[in-house]
Amino acid sequence: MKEFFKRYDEIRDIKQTLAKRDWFLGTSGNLSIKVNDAPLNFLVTTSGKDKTKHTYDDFLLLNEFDQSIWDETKKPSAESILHRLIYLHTNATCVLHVHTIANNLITKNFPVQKELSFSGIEIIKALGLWEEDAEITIPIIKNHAHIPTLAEEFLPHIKKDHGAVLIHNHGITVWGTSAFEAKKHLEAYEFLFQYALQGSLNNLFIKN
Ligand SMILES: CSC[C@@H](O)[C@@H](O)C(=O)COP(=O)(O)O
Ligand SMILES: [Zn+2]
Repeated sequence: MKEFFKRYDEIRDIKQTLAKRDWFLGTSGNLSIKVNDAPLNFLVTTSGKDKTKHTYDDFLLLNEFDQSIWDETKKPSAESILHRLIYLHTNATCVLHVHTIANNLITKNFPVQKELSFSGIEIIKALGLWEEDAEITIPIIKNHAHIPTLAEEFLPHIKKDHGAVLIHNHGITVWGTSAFEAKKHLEAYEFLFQYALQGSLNNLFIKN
């Protein structure tokens, strides 16, 4: 039981921190944390809620079939299936999904560009790559409105215990082996997107 409350506090803290950054505009985004391995149980945000508000209904406990264990009257996040797939195929313990202007704009050249690569930027070390010439690549997938189809396209990109997938004109989903790692990776990716976008603006408007 203590483990459950520890996880609950961790994910609630992340929700609060990201809400302060305006990373959940228009009820967008969803968060989850694993509380048990076998059988799989994870806490995930309730669908469609204002994530800047903090209430007792913010999270639901789901089993390995995406069914709510305690409260069947509330709907879990529409994207719970993605969270569940990540837990079933990796040792990740936390999944974070946010919509930001940066993570939407950075996908604008999809479908021509199906992945993004970054190198030579110090923040890449926050993603666990410490070599000087390290390159990080993030896949971009189509934003299917039909979530099982989205999940089908998402699944091949669930390869490691930590990772990230950009959904075209929608947002990013990041996972990691702890809540701390998942949040750190999400922040590093958002840094890279802002760096690239602001850099391209500078190239347009600043003449040397
Ligand atoms: C209003 S944002 C669009 C949603 O369909 C979805 O992409 C999202 O991030 C939030 O959905 P939710 O069901 O609240 O987890
Ligand atoms: Zn979304």
